[in-house]
Amino acid sequence: MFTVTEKMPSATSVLSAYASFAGSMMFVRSIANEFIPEQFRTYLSSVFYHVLTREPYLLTFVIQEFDGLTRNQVYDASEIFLRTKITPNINRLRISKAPRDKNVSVTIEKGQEIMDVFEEIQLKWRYVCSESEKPNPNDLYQPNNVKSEQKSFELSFDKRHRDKVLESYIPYLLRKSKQLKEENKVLKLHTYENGIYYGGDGNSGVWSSINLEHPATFDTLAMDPEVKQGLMEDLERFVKRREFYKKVGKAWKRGYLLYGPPGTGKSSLIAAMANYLNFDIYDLELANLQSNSELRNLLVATNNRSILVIEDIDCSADFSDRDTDQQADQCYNRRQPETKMTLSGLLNFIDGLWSSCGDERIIIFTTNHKDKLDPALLRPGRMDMHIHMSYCTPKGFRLLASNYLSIHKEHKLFGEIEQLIQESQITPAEVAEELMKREGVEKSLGGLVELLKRRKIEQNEVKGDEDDKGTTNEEQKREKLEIEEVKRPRRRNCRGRGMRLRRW
Ligand SMILES: Nc1ncnc2c1ncn2[C@@H]1O[C@H](COP(=O)(O)OP(=O)(O)OP(=O)(O)O)[C@@H](O)[C@H]1O
Ligand SMILES: [Mg+2]
Repeated sequence: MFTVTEKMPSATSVLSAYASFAGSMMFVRSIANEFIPEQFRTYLSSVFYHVLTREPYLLTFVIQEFDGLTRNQVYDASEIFLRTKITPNINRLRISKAPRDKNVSVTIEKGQEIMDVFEEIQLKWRYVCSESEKPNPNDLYQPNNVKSEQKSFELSFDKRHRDKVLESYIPYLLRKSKQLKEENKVLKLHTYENGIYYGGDGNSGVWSSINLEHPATFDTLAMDPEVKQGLMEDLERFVKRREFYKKVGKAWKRGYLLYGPPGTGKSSLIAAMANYLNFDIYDLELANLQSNSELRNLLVATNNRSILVIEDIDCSADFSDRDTDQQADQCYNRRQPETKMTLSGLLNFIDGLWSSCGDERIIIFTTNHKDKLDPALLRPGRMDMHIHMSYCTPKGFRLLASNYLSIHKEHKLFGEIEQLIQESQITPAEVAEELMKREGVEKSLGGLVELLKRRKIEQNEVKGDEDDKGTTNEEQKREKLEIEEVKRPRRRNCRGRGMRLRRW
């Protein structure tokens, strides 16, 4: 007989067994490192890891709609991105269209899955919607007793690709969705109406917006071809220069001053620039503002990739003749006693912190009288390009004739019209109006010839009067001619919001 007694191994024997196992493992590992390629090693280790831990190979990223109280940008980007990955094998889709959207948007329904491949990595997306007992703190309109929905995307893939998915696929998805968003963007015209406030403290003015559906493009604009080409190149250079602005330590903004008589296409050019760049417009009427702080609140509430427009800068606020801020205050206060907005306030925001808070800002001032502007507004860095919008030229007329009457080559009246256009000053707006007045090419061009002849006589008469009076001041003469010719009242301080919107 013999008995078997089970003995616990001593601590020393366990340690020595472990040491010999660890030694053998190190030996195996060094052999493996030498003879097995790295990719295959990673694969083997993941298999062993899976066998040992019984965990699936898959790693899942959960991308929730909200990150605390703010929206999760990766969620929004994923939603846009996945619209392009919908295949016919998906059975349930959601379709929707907001009033301002261009197209109907199609997205996957809850529980549906989408497959994607990125650099040979297989990725599976799943849209998950779960009901929560707790009300959603982000949904301010939801009554407390209603269950809320928590939406998220789940992105699953082989664990080995974790770094690649994080460092390459997600950034690619963010870039791609930004690009898709740009392509489908509906341009907005943001305006500000005095007295509309949200927040109740009287200090948090916000913009109201409508769709900007202005059809003006660089192709439809009659302006000096070289200036047009130069401006388009300038805009293209500007939007490509993110790194450059960063390198030289300048805020990524550009200022343009458009000047010229009424009806020469300044507002149309702004719309053409917005359409060209796909930028929203913020139309700021300085006369509606009460103070610098109101101006600051408005500017802070503007988005990147936008154009801030201040039209008729010479008459929006009477600080053109100011030497000091104090004078500007006095000048402005004469008209509106409560107003405390100053030119330096405006310039500070444009030069200072506001413009460096955002990216790709364009600021446009327009005026009918460049000579009346404060030189501070014109110095380089504020208004980088000064663009003169002038009276109609023969080339401008050809473009308008092509746009309005579809005459792309020659017409027997072109010679006479071009001669008259050179001899008299007529705005593109007037030519355009004349070409629209009548039915048919002959009548329209005939009407234009008559108008140009009348204009020439009127202008000669005005000139004769001036010569008789012995006026020597060339500037005064030019001003008078402009007023007589255009026969449009100056808009100094006379515009309401309705008028402004109609102009767009
Ligand atoms: N250069 C142009 N090319 C094509 N159309 C033009 C041009 N200038 C004016 N027009 C036509 O005349 C209309 C009025 O022009 P626009 O409002 O752009 O002029 P403006 O220079 O802004 O005038 P204002 O100084 O009075 O604001 C435009 O809607 C457009 O149809
Ligand atoms: Mg205008």
